[in-house]
Amino acid sequence: MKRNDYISWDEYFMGISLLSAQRSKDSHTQVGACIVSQDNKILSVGYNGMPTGCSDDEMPWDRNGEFLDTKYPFVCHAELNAILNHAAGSLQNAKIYVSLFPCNECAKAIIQSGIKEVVYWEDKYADTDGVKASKKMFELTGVKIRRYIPTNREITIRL
Ligand SMILES: O=c1[nH]c(=O)n([C@H]2C[C@H](O)[C@@H](COP(=O)(O)O)O2)cc1CO
Ligand SMILES: [Zn+2]
Repeated sequence: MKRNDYISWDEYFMGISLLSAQRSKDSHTQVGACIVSQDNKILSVGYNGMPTGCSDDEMPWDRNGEFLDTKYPFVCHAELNAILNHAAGSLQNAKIYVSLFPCNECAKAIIQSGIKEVVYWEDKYADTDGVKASKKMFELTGVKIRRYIPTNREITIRL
């Protein structure tokens, strides 16, 4: 008999996005992204982190202070990492599952790479101009945005 308590596609891909976020060294905000083809094949994953070669131990992780003493000019966002990690092939018509609504810089990369749907978990920076700009660009370009509706399913993975 067919098992029927299997996880849905949305739970699967958002779960992978949340698991990827656990790799982040950012103590304030961990972000994960999972890019999926139209027919539900995983194309790429990413999380927010310092550029390759910039040591996590030497780069700043602060949120406040002189700009160059904070993480902001350096950290590579989860969505951009996922897009850039997809070394070969096209992301045309793909979907991206993200744990945080994309900023305007990531929105541009999402649009330019051909991704057509954004499924997000959290939108904690909805009031910022960056996120407002993202929403404007997504609307103008017809990129669908959809909030993931939590199912409250709990999955324990003992590692
Ligand atoms: O879309 C995003 N994707 C993403 O990876 N990030 C990362 C950059 C930073 O490491 C962190 C945001 O830091 P904070 O919440 O402390 O300002 O999340 C932030 C956003 C939205 O701002
Ligand atoms: Zn971003």
